[in-house]
Amino acid sequence: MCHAYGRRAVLRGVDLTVRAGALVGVVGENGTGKSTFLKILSGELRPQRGSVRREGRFGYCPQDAVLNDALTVRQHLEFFQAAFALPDLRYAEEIMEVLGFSEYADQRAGLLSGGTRQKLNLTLALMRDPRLLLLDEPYQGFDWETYQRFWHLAARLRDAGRSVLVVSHLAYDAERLDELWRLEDGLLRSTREVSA
Ligand SMILES: Nc1ncnc2c1ncn2[C@@H]1O[C@H](COP(=O)(O)OP(=O)(O)OP(=O)(O)O)[C@@H](O)[C@H]1O
Repeated sequence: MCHAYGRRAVLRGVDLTVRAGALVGVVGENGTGKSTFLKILSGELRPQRGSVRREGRFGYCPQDAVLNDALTVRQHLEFFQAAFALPDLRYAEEIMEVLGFSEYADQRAGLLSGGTRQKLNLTLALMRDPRLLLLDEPYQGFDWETYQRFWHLAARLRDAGRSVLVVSHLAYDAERLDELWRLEDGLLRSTREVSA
């Protein structure tokens, strides 16, 4: 796919297939087009050229949290429960437990720390157990323990056959990933592939 903002070409021929049960990373410096790529994959933005084919449900965790500061954590979950027509919040509560912020259930989003806001943002993307997860800088603001819990959760989802695509400007611990791509000059380059 290709995309430009005005005369600025950001994506110049990006092609990626995310297979089931794969944990895939895309790194790139600030402004290289990572968020643009995810917006296109999620359908928020239409590419100027090319197309996206998705199979099954997907969850998208944008870089900026889509939270309403006046609502509590629980009210966010209930809002998304209704939107996704989920029978209960058991899975959401399990994710909150894993990410370690259950005690904030009755706190208003506007009073949460940046890292806790991000945990809620991530929980909202995950709570309907999507087949493909698109995560834009998902661990920004996380402390070290939460960062590790995040990767543990991502690995668990991968092992359950979900696909996880993580975008970041940070070079990851590459061994956590099945594939690592670098977005550079509008193109994706494979840095390595550890499993077929
Ligand atoms: N709506 C827009 N209109 C015009 N230019 C845009 C728009 N959105 C992004 N850009 C530009 O496109 C380029 C890629 O932006 P994008 O946000 O996709 O990069 P990124 O790799 O996610 O950056 P970061 O790591 O800083 O989040 C940047 O130069 C940015 O200024």
